[in-house]
Amino acid sequence: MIRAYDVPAVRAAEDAIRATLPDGELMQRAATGLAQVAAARLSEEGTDRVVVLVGGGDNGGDSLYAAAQLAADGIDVAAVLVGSRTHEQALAAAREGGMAIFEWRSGAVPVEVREALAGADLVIDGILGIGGRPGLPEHLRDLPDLIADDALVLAVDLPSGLDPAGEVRSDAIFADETVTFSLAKPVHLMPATEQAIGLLTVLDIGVPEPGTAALQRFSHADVAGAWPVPAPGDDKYSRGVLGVITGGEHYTGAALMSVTAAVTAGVGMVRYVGPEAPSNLLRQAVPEAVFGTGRVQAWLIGSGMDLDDSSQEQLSAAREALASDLPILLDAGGLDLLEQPRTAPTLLTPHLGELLRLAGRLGVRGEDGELTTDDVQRAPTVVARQVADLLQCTVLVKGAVTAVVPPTDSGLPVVTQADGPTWLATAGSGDVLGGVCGALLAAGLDPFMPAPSGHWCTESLASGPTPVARCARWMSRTSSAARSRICCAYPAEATPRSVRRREVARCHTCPCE
Ligand SMILES: NC(=O)C1=CN([C@@H]2O[C@H](COP(=O)(O)OP(=O)(O)OC[C@H]3O[C@@H](n4cnc5c(N)ncnc54)[C@H](OP(=O)(O)O)[C@@H]3O)[C@@H](O)[C@H]2O)[C@@H](O)CC1
Ligand SMILES: Nc1ncnc2c1ncn2[C@@H]1O[C@H](COP(=O)(O)OP(=O)(O)O)[C@@H](O)[C@H]1O
Repeated sequence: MIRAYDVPAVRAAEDAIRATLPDGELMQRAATGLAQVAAARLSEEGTDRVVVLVGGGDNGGDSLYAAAQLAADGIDVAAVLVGSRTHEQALAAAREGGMAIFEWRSGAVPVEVREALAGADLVIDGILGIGGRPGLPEHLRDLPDLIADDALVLAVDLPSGLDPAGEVRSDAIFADETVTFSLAKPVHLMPATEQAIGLLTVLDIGVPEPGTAALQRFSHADVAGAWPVPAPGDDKYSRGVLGVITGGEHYTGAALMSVTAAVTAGVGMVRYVGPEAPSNLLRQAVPEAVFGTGRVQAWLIGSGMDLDDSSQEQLSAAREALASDLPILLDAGGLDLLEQPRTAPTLLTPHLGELLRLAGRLGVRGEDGELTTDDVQRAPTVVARQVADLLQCTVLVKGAVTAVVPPTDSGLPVVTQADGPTWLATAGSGDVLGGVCGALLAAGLDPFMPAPSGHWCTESLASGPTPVARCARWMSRTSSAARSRICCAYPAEATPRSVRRREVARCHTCPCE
């Protein structure tokens, strides 16, 4: 399990350990680790011109001390002071190191800074850390364009401009690598910010983990450990029966994909409720499925369902399910059926468009009044949290980084997963996700577990331009040991450079290394 801690918890943990150490020791540890990573990257790339961007807080202090260490090792370093103030002792150390020091504290970029940035092989971003507010300081708005395309950007703690809480998307520097200290923070793993992180390197400077994590990410070992495995005494009913109300005369494929995924994910049995066309196809493709309502342990409702076009049988079965005390997963059209909180576990799986529709219907407001696409894209987890609170359910927001957001009063952390390649951006992969999560709900997994587990499996398995449904089928034939290795087996040669770096980032923190 990867855990991230919010800023107050990080500060409290740092304060507690700092009180036991000599003055400045923690910053020295951070700076030394940072300098070591920078030196390693320089030698890997065979380059040596470094520009260090130095902000006014401790993040700038870390960077300036690291710059002094690099200069002492004979590396060509220039420091650019961009904050309204500068860490005094670190500045003295930098001056002693004899490096070029430029000031760009406000206004237009000085010529010498522009030239230094254009010629840098490595840029260390030490402008803002966990004390930063979202967005770059006014005079640095154009800074990202001044950094050479082929320079390696190493962010200190977090890329400057990002929201440390990871809730809101903002103008920021995009890093190739982020070096953080002892504890991961939400910014490193949240949908609004993870894209700018690059490879995440966690340097241990001796700050112990606080008790409560704000965010978690499941590894393959967590998923393998939680996955329900049939025991000798099990039968199809004890393994869990999933009622599936998906697809329709028009979207027959959604029915096929959700049922196929549930069956191949290991559900005890599927009862499918739907009209003739998808039922006939299912009879051919999934002979083990049974048809019509009956006793089930959980329901999957809505993938490929258009409420205006749904059969009466589907609608009344869905309404009866909603009124029951059984766990339910609502996807796509099914999201429109939920009017009020249920007492039983309820998992919603909207993509961003569906989240906008759902939250708008519930009266969630945007930054300037009515909720817009921009609000949802800018702060997906903030919107999802409001929906989760209003409907007392868990909201899984789909995307390149998927977030599972529980209601606030549950006290549970947010879970985010980013286990799949971008090939998953294809019609039908959400239907497969619904089927896999539905199977886990029916198996009686803790209501919060199916979302990240199902997501992990669906995304990890669809590691190429293969039809996703086939991937789900493949999963059932793959032993759990082999499944565990899949997360590192992405087709790197088919993936763009920036994405490849992100794949490395995932494996970096993955226990299979
Ligand atoms: N604590 C520890 O023991 C350790 C901490 N460590 C390091 O310290 C970092 C945290 O340091 P920090 O608290 O000084 O915050 P940091 O982000 O450097 O500066 C924030 C300052 O910038 C300003 N400002 C903010 N947003 C702005 C904006 N958008 N645009 C313009 N200005 C903005 C704001 O000033 P204000 O405007 O509020 O006056 C604020 O004062 C942490 O990330 C890690 O790298 C390590 O050494 C290990 C030990
Ligand atoms: N760029 C992306 N990178 C990785 N995964 C993605 C990306 N875009 C979408 N996905 C994943 O693909 C699935 C798409 O679901 P959805 O949009 O509901 O598709 P559909 O409704 O066609 O089944 C989700 O699991 C989502 O997390």
